[in-house]
Amino acid sequence: TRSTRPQRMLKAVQKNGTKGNPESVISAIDYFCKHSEWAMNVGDEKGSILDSVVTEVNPSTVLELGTYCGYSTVRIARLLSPGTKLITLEFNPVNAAVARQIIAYAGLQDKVILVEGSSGDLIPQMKERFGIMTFDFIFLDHWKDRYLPDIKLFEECGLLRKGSVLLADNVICPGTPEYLEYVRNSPRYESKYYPAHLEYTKVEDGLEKSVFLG
Ligand SMILES: CNc1ncnc2c1ncn2[C@@H]1O[C@H](/C=C/CNC(=O)c2cc(-c3ccc(F)cc3)cc(O)c2O)[C@@H](O)[C@H]1O
Ligand SMILES: [Mg+2]
Repeated sequence: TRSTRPQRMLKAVQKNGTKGNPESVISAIDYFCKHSEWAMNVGDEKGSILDSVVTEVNPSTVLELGTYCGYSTVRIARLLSPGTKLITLEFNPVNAAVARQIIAYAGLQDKVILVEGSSGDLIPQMKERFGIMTFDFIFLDHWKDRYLPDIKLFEECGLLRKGSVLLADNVICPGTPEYLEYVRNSPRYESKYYPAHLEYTKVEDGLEKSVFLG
């Protein structure tokens, strides 16, 4: 059967990237998306904002929802302190297989735990399966209508602590209206919008950073 876009992206990384060099993997994916095929990676503009928030938080426990090809996984993992690992959730096995190879090509496999499955099923298992008490940093980039149910799941499972930072992609395009309304009106969060553009386009989009107040 015909290859998928993530599989074609992986080929571009193996062709144009340098093994063990995360920056070259990021550049190879951005080049592929700008010159070959658009793909829904967070991209370079929003990726730089992601980088700055991760650097500011310097998290010890990290969760990503929606690995896709592993682009943001590589962006985050390359910035983590030695010994810190990020958990990333992906329920499409074909995408997960591509992401594992892209993460490994970047040389970051020891800093990443990619779990195949749905966030709805896996979030309640975080404590027992991975010994997580709370998350310092969470990046939301999966199905947009799942941001709100999943943040409520984090609260119910006691996975947030005073100061936990949630960063959400695509709050304008495709948009996450119910999630935005929740984090901007809830007294339990301090929210801030970072304006940018939809990856590799001039369309308006941005990231929402929400700090849990306990
Ligand atoms: C629901 N729980 C889940 N648990 C685990 N993995 C999940 C998941 N939901 C989705 N996934 C996976 O995450 C990925 C999905 C991401 C969804 N992202 C988008 O839809 C998206 C879409 C756009 C987009 C914007 C404009 C446009 F015209 C077309 C697309 C831009 C983005 O930056 C996006 O993030 C897939 O790999 C999917 O298998
Ligand atoms: Mg996105």
